[in-house]
Amino acid sequence: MIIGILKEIKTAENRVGMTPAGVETMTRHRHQVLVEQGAGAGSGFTDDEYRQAGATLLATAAEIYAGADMVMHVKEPQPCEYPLIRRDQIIFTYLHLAAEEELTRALMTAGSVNIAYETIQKNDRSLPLLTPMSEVAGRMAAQEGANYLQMSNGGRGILLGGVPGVEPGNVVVIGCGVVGLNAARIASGLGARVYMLDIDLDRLRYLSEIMPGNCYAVMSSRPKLRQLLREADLVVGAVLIPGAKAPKVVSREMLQEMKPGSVVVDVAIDQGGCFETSRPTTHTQPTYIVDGIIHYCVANMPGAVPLTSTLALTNATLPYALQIADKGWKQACRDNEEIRPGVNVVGGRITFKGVAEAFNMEHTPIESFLD
Ligand SMILES: NC(=O)C1=CN([C@@H]2O[C@H](COP(=O)(O)OP(=O)(O)OC[C@H]3O[C@@H](n4cnc5c(N)ncnc54)[C@H](O)[C@@H]3O)[C@@H](O)[C@H]2O)C=CC1
Ligand SMILES: CC(=O)C(=O)O
Ligand SMILES: [Mg+2]
Repeated sequence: MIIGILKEIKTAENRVGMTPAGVETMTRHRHQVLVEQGAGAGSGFTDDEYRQAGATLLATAAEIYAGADMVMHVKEPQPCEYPLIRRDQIIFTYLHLAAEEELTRALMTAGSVNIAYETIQKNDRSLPLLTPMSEVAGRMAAQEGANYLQMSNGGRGILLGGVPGVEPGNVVVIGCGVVGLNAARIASGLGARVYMLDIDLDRLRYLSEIMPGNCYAVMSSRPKLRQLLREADLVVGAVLIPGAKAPKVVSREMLQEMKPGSVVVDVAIDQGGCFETSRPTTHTQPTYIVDGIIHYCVANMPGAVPLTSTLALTNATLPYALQIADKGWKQACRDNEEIRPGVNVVGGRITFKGVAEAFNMEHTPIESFLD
């Protein structure tokens, strides 16, 4: 198969979809890899390293799209790329389609085979290609929150850990899967009092066993959330229903009861966000204020730490990319049921139910393409 690796063009996105080590593995499997010039620069990889690994370097994204059977990105294709996508071409990347109707329609029109990293799912319901970036974003959420709580950055002037004689700040984490656990780990390490809310009792049991004494695992309900938000300094939004639009768990009315100068970090923004007042922001303008509350809603948080994130991401994506390249996407789906839910849109049809439901469009089960 011919695999294309593009330079990311989303604002301040410095990750890359494959490392030179990944290229070497692909070429050992007799695949050809096309890499856009400069694609690895933000992650510390030179064009020469890609060449030495066996890649062919090309000057433009248009040449990559024209030549590749499977295009690998990190973030979703941007509008300038839509016309370049070819019928039956495999697009393998984060897509987050339930939050992106325009992109969904563009991929339907293109007739491509669109496999989303974030909906590949194991039998235990974990999301192996989302997990590493959720680990990064969760840790960053606590860091960014602590930063914006400083008065010089617009916050209320709270040191999350407090000091001897002065109590710590309150952090509320809503949704305690991978992002939530990692945010709680860093915030509690700083010394904050951390409330971890989830609706999965087994998860809460697990968290209360493994987390330190300054973390409290609490069943999420509207009244409980409302009560905790009134006392919160930092709130991290991290709920997920895989592949679907995020539920709005914090209404504007609830936000208005929070203390002015508090910070919300809505990590779930890539699936539409879980605060009524959230809208996507970028690393160049990461925050805005609503009702006195600082909102940080960057949809590609790990893009800010590419030297860590690219390695963590490609450790996870390469084995799946290899299966798709070795077998073709249909056989890879037949042989590995983890890949099947990754397929979101094929031949103009929506094959992931959560995406079809988000836009009230028809759902076609992926199995009908695999007979
Ligand atoms: N902005 C960014 O740069 C990044 C965003 N993300 C996003 O962060 C979000 C969370 O991802 P993960 O932690 O990996 O997901 P996960 O599946 O590990 O955890 C989600 C948790 O939310 C809980 N949940 C679901 N509905 C809930 C509700 N109504 N109230 C309370 N809890 C609820 C689930 O029980 C689960 O424990 C996703 O939208 C993901 O795409 C992930 C990485 C980077
Ligand atoms: C998961 C995701 O959207 C990201 O890493 O940018
Ligand atoms: Mg997006």
